[in-house]
Amino acid sequence: MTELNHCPAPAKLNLFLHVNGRRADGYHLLQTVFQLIDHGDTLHFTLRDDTVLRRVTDMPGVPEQSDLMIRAATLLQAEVLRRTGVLPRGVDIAIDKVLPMGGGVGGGSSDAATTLMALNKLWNAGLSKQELMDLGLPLGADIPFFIFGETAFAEGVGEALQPVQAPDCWYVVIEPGVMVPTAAIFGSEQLTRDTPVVNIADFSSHSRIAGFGKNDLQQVATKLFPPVAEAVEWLGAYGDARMTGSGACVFSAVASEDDADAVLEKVPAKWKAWKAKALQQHPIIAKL
Ligand SMILES: C[C@](O)(CO)[C@H](O)COP(=O)(O)OP(=O)(O)OC[C@H]1O[C@@H](n2ccc(N)nc2=O)[C@H](O)[C@@H]1O
Ligand SMILES: Nc1ncnc2c1ncn2[C@@H]1O[C@H](COP(=O)(O)OP(=O)(O)OP(=O)(O)O)[C@@H](O)[C@H]1O
Repeated sequence: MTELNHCPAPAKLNLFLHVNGRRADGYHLLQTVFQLIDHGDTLHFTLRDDTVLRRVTDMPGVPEQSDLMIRAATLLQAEVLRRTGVLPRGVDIAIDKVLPMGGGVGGGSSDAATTLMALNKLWNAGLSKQELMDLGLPLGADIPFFIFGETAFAEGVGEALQPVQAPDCWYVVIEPGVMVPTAAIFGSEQLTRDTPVVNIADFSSHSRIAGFGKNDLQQVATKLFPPVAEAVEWLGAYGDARMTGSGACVFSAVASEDDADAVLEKVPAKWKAWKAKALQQHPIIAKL
């Protein structure tokens, strides 16, 4: 095998996100449900004759060497060298980028996770799922979840995961058109960090599609970025509208694709908006 094309890197939504505390290193202790959805980037990998790792698609604002796909590939290439004494062949990585950056839908993390899973296969590297998750964590708190590959309840900084059955529904997602820097939201003095720990069984037994818990980052993000507040208010007329991750995207659950289309028709033209179906499993699993 010399290439792996059309590898999906789906988005996630944080159905709720509670900040329960802060560790000594400044990272925050969270409880969240990561919902996989069927909307995302698509990556293509082609082995090279040398050992160079290259991104062959331009991505404005993200230099090649700081791209999470290249950083993930570099980590895995070094790990394979350490284990086998042989440096794996280089790779050209192309990407059809559709996910908004700084959108809270995990785009960069998902791209990195798909890169680790695809190259593990292409290089016959043989790392276990847990080993790939451990390798990815320093690059981004959401990367272990995407490698875990199932809609999940997460604790810790996002790395302690257990599968959870999420509602079988559709989502409408609005991009408010701003990039929210995650570190600024977590660093805010206004952030509350004392939400009591919940029992995930209470989420699982919650029969309605909307409304368990809250997103503790939302209050800070909406104050700093008024377009996020505006999107929450607009979408709130159609259901329980909430921000995902540290923002900026805002989502609401709907029962069917028709219901999603009905809301999308009314979204003001100034915002980009899309629909997505809830997924239980990462779509790359069927491919690898
Ligand atoms: C908030 C979430 O979107 C939930 O899905 C993610 O955990 C954020 O993941 P991410 O964008 O990949 O963020 P990272 O690159 O890991 O971290 C960016 C910054 O956010 C802060 N951060 C992140 C995750 C966490 N549990 N506690 C934090 O305090 C840290 O200041 C960190 O430097
Ligand atoms: N392949 C990539 N795709 C998107 N962003 C990347 C990539 N590589 C590096 N980045 C950097 O990571 C930053 C965060 O991007 P990302 O799309 O992951 O944000 P996000 O959706 O807010 O993530 P999260 O939900 O994990 O907070 C970008 O602003 C960009 O500078």
